[in-house]
Amino acid sequence: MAALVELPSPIVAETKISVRGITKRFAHGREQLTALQAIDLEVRRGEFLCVVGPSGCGKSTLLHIIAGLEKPLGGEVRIDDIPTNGPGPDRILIFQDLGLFPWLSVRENVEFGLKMKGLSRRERADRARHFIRLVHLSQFENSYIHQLSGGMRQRVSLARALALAPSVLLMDEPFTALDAQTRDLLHDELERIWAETRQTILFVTHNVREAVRLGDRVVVMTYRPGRIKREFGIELDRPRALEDPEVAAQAAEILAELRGEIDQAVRAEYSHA
Ligand SMILES: Nc1ncnc2c1ncn2[C@@H]1O[C@H](COP(=O)(O)OP(=O)(O)OP(=O)(O)O)[C@@H](O)[C@H]1O
Repeated sequence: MAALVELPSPIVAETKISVRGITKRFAHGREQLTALQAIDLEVRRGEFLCVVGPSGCGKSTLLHIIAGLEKPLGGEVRIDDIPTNGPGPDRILIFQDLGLFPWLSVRENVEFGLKMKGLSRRERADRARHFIRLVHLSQFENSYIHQLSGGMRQRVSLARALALAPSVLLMDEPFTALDAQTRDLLHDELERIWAETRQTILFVTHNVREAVRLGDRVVVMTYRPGRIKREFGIELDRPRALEDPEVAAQAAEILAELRGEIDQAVRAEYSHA
């Protein structure tokens, strides 16, 4: 494993997220759709927590609420016991469609948020270089986004988020669109960076094996309204691989719990077709 370069400034990690009684409704025609119902969830300091659930159960909505991008109807989110009120630099959301700027180079994309934060030109350059190295893209720092593969873009997105030194990373199916080798590589890199920074990670995925590969704990959500159905502590030694028999066995147990919820989601889709 490559030796880590020294961080330019320590990341303030080991942050606790407390979600209490979160309920969220959306207008759906003339009706109200309850997306989340009384969600209680604690993400421990420096924990890697994965959330799985059927499509439409409110996983993204939950991340958006924690990120401060959506307001809940009821309940609250606390970061280190302090109630949140909107977005903050302590929490960064990384999602599948990345939001990278195609007209900027890799380095400029990573520097962008740092400029917004008011860092000097020199500090921005040092910090961007550091995080671009961390995701192994130094040779591409002057390339434009369209010149990169999907996996490389995902790494730029990761470097951009990490450069802002959030204590909480909220990841919404970040690796879903990638080929298997690139995804495996990013699992390894994310785990390595997490071990180093001790950032608290909340990771949403459809892929139960991916959840077991990465998580300290996996939480299963119910189909609409989204509630926490069950949680599984993952005690397997790290690093793990998706193809490990122990990972497969644990994933099968979780999938059995999830199956009924997926069936409900599929039935609901067909009944509205
Ligand atoms: N802005 C919105 N306006 C209206 N309804 C919404 C809005 N955002 C989400 N919803 C609804 O809330 C429910 C939960 O959506 P959400 O995207 O959080 O689910 P999800 O579990 O992340 O789904 P997927 O796994 O398919 O991405 C869905 O029924 C969705 O249609």
